Amino acid sequence: MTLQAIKYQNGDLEILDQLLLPHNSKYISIKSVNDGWNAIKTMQVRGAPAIAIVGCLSLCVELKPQSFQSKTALREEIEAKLNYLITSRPTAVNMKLAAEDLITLAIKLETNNSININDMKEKFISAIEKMLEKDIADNQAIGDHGAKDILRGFPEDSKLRMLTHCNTGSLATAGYGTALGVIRSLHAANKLENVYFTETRPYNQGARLTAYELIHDKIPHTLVGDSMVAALMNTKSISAVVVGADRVAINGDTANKIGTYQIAVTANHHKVPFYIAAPFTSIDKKIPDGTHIVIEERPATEMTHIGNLQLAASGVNCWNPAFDVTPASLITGIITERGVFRPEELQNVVDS
Ligand SMILES: CSC[C@@H](O)[C@@H](O)C(=O)COP(=O)(O)O
Repeated sequence: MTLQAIKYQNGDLEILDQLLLPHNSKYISIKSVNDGWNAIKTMQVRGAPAIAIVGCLSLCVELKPQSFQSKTALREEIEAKLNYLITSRPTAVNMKLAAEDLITLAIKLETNNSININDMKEKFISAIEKMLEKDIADNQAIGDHGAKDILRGFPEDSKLRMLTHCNTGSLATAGYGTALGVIRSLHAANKLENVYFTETRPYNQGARLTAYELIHDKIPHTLVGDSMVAALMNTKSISAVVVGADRVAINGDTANKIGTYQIAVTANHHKVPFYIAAPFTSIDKKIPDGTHIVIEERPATEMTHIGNLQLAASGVNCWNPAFDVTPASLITGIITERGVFRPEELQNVVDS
């Protein structure tokens, strides 16, 4: 069984506090939209799909016990709270797209005269509750499509040596994971020799979170420093790289955890296939290319400190962008729940 980072049942929401991992596995209660917003902002929950799911579920938690005077009052509350949740972190698009879809749904329910206020609330809440199951099913499909596509480039009896970055597993999604889902599928098919994964400085999602998941699932693995990727590719014959995404532009340019771009450049130099694994909820069809993606900058203390321990000299100036954009030209394929596409195929797929 994979880890369950988000527990939700009938209006009760708990998340595994990712700030305390890997040393302390503690669930915290999310009792309101404010709690949801804070958990996302402080990265108690992180990873593009998990941000959207926890944000939207925090709205369910808040709406459940409330009664509203009118359908319009309910729709206004929904709209205000979703627009607030979007402000928590700017780069991942999943929360924004979920908010847009849910606001459209709320307007439809409000204007449908055959639906009363209680039905409106129930139908709205149930649409959010379905996100959990859908995300797990999408991730399993991503894992299977990705494993198949990557294996196609190798002789049948091959076992692969994969590289991944950041954390894209059960802790970043409703379960199973995107890029880590592909690794899980390769492992389940007995086609994985080893997965190398980066520490992912400065926040160490690799060393803290991916390590925690790989150990939990007994998947063969090796941790490397971010600065070791070129040497790794030069000496260890890496079969392919697979990473996640926070936002994919319609031309295939992809924002993901800082450091992804330099791994893609290095993979290109060593002729190692470089894949993005992401659900359709990470594709922003409104932006033509990656120059339109806002890159979040995080506090300097995330670079100068690890927890309470200061590493850098006091008073040092820092630049701490949380993400970078990998150009489509460096991407071999985008693995989605509907199949694997070349970046230039994305526009047609989204339109179809
Ligand atoms: C399935 S998670 C995909 C991405 O969100 C992931 O690769 C990533 O960049 C996470 O960044 P984070 O800052 O930890 O939220």
